[in-house]
Amino acid sequence: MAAPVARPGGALAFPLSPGSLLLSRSRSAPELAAAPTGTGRRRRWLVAGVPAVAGALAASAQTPMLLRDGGATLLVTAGAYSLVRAFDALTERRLIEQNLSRKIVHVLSGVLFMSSWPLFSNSAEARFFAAVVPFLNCVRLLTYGLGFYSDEALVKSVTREGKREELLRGPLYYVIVLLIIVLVFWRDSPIGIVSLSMMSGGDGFADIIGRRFGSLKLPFNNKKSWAGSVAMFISGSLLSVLMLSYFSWLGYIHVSWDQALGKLVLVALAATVVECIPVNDVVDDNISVPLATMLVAFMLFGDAAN
Ligand SMILES: Nc1ccn([C@@H]2O[C@H](COP(=O)(O)OP(=O)(O)OP(=O)(O)O)[C@@H](O)[C@H]2O)c(=O)n1
Ligand SMILES: C/C(=C\CO)CCC[C@H](C)CCC[C@H](C)CCCC(C)C
Repeated sequence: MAAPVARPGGALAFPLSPGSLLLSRSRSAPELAAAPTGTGRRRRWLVAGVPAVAGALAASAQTPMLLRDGGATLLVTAGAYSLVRAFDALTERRLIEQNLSRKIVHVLSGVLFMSSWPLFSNSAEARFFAAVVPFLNCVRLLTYGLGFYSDEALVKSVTREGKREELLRGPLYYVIVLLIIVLVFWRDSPIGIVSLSMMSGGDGFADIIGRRFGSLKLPFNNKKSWAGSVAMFISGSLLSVLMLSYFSWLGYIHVSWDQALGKLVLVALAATVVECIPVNDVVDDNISVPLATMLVAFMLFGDAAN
């Protein structure tokens, strides 16, 4: 059998040599019974034993990673649940108005979810563990949105008018986008990081600032304001820089800032324009903003932030 080889994240891979292929071929019972006694028994041990030992070794090398990914999944799932509960408690006590609560949950869900990615191991399966969190939230929104069960706290913290059907629009699109980004881009590509930053931070702050200071409306959309769009551009760009620095500092991506900054400004500009053009009734911001960001980021960055 070939020696085990260390893979990124500590997993052990056992390369197949021609010999190991021959050994792992399973033989039928009559074949084994017909084998000469001494050698037959030894070969039988080899046939059954070697792959079993190899499997056990590989499994034991992966156990800490499984524990780490499983633990991280539980922790982040609990975090997501607590975030919604905490903002429900704040709205309930009238410490914060419902719409502000919804937008803070919108901003924090994306930012905290991205920030939690380094908790997961370097194994190839880690992204699937991380994807469990938005997936569970997707199931949760569908369950309550379709009225199978009721969860007033969830409805109050993430909807605009307090109607359960609203869970099936903005919040559901939002968690589906998180799910797709984590599965497709994960923490190895600037595209996912920038798209999430624009959707969570940028779009969130456009509303928070626009509603409060947005008296001067845009000439082509009287529902949106200059203040909201400027806030989206600045907060989306700043959050993108912050998150790219975080992932590059942790060694997941490499960023050449001299070139990346100019491209980031263009990506943020494209996302801001898409957010403020009057297409809201046709396509939700939680779909149009990340899609536009992904497209422009892909054209400018390719698959690396340089
Ligand atoms: N560029 C922007 C974006 C938003 N707003 C303000 O934020 C409010 C909500 O904007 P938006 O989130 O786009 O509205 P909806 O799509 O209706 O709500 P949501 O996507 O949050 O469900 C707008 O009415 C406006 O007061 C703004 O002034 N300028
Ligand atoms: C209000 C929202 C969108 C409307 O524009 C956001 C809805 C958020 C979800 C209901 C909760 C999503 C949780 C994330 C999948 C994970 C967050 C983890 C973190 C550690 C808090």
